[in-house]
Amino acid sequence: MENQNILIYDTTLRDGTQREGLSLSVEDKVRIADRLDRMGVAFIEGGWAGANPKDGEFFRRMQEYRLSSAELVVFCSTRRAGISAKDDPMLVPILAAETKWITIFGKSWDLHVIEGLRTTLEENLEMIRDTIAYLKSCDRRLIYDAEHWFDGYKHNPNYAIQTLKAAFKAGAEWFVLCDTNGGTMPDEVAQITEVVYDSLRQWGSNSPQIGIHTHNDAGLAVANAIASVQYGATMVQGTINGYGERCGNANLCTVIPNLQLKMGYECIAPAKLSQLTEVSRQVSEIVNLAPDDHAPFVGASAFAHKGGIHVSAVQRNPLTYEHITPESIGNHRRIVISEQAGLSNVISKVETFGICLRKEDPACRQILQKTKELEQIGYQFESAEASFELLVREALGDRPKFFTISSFHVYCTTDATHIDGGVNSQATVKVMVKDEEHLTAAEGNGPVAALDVALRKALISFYPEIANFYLTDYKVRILNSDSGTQATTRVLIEFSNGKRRWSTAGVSNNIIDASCKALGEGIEYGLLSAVRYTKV
Ligand SMILES: CC(=O)SCCNC(=O)CCNC(=O)[C@H](O)C(C)(C)COP(=O)(O)OP(=O)(O)OC[C@H]1O[C@@H](n2cnc3c(N)ncnc32)[C@H](O)[C@@H]1OP(=O)(O)O
Ligand SMILES: CC(=O)C(=O)O
Repeated sequence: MENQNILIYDTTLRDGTQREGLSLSVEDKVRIADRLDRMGVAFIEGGWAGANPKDGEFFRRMQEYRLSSAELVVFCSTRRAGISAKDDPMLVPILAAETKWITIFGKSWDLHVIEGLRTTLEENLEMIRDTIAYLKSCDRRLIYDAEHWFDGYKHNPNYAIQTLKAAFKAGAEWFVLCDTNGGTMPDEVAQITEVVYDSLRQWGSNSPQIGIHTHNDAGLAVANAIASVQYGATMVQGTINGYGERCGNANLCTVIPNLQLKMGYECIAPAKLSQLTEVSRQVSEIVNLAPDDHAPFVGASAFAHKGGIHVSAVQRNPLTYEHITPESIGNHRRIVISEQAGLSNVISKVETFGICLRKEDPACRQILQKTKELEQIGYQFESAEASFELLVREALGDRPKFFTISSFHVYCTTDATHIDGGVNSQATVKVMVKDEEHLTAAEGNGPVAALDVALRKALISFYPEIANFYLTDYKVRILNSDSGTQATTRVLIEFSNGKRRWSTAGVSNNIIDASCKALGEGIEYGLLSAVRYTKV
């Protein structure tokens, strides 16, 4: 297959922010633009200057902040009906953004012209022509986004083609076919892209510059972007993690590796492709949305092997259950431990703890059996890897006894003078540390908080490092809800020491007992890793 460059046009900062629940500060936008530039996308659409103060401010900030290789683009509609482009105040901030490139979207679908714009078909053609010609006369380069291109073409192909021709004649350089409503099928995208390619050739373009902008309302945004590329598009518009209006835009974290690794196109420099997973996660961090663990290519589970049969085969040859090497896009293989595991899972997983086991070792089978027994009563080790490591070390006789919780009591009291509306908790904990028994008591605004404080109080003088461990997540799952308040409960707790995170699980038919088990193991695991890292 011949190598061909596909230009990536990122619209995370514009269409991405049209996703419900996603909002970026100017600082966030600058950080994302900088990261995308370093990964090597060709265009970064920064927003619609003038539509809101933030986008105007972003373009002002970017005038002092030169990108290394990406072209920053400002986005806007065609001028309003009945006013010339040079007199339309909407275009003033667009020019003030001082970008070399401007993307103008115009109407391709007659229905939108008549019902949306409430103007005539001829005036819409004039709006496209006039806007592009005016901005070009101001020394700008133009990308034309043909909004509702595919729907427009299907309803009235003759008129849709006239809108594109108006943009072509006025001097636009790129013609971006938008599946704005996201309902077009890949075969239609392919066939209509081919029609556009032929039309542009007929109008005198030697190498038509077609872009594709797809939405995911039918779950086909990526497939449609790829279909268009196969029939002539050389620019793909999309967003990191597929953020965008309604169901989102074409996910560039899926489009790029498919085009580059499967189809032989070059979208970003091959040496930078391994930044993709990091970019996906950094952007999700900046936009403050949990990353999708099951996202193709870049998700944390994209190369996680759980079934024993899979793990056994992947150990022999990763090609058996992996479509690409995870490292090529900066991801990595993970082995998940659960009741679906076989001995191969155990061997692979304990390797990550620095432990070498063979299938023949009796401890290996013992660990597998114990895992399955505990999962049967409600544990789930795939989300509690620290508890699994403690189980492994127990089986190998290598689990240091930092402390033992001998007993605890938790009380909930109502106290009208208390700041949180009167409900307060107190806990007492009896702990054995270095052959001595210690009894401590503490208060908290909930029973788990009180227990946590009491436990730390008992341990802090022996292990001062626990002051750096803190809870980052606490999840409760009722496992047999038909048993009502007698139900078995699984508690998962995530801890952090600011450098790394670890998770533990506790299961019991008493939620406080389950929490105490998970808390105790979390502190124990933190101490174990502190010892290990100090040794290193
Ligand atoms: C497919 C897309 O994603 S396009 C991008 C969509 N993104 C956004 O809308 C986010 C930014 N938008 C905004 O901040 C505001 O909508 C603004 C500032 C652009 C306009 O705000 P308002 O002037 O209050 O208009 P409002 O949002 O109510 O209506 C849209 C107007 O744009 C007009 N319009 C829509 N598309 C076009 C077009 N391609 N060319 C010219 N005018 C258009 C509509 O006819 C309507 O005009 P009217 O107010 O004269 O009836
Ligand atoms: C331009 C654009 O965002 C769309 O048509 O979806």
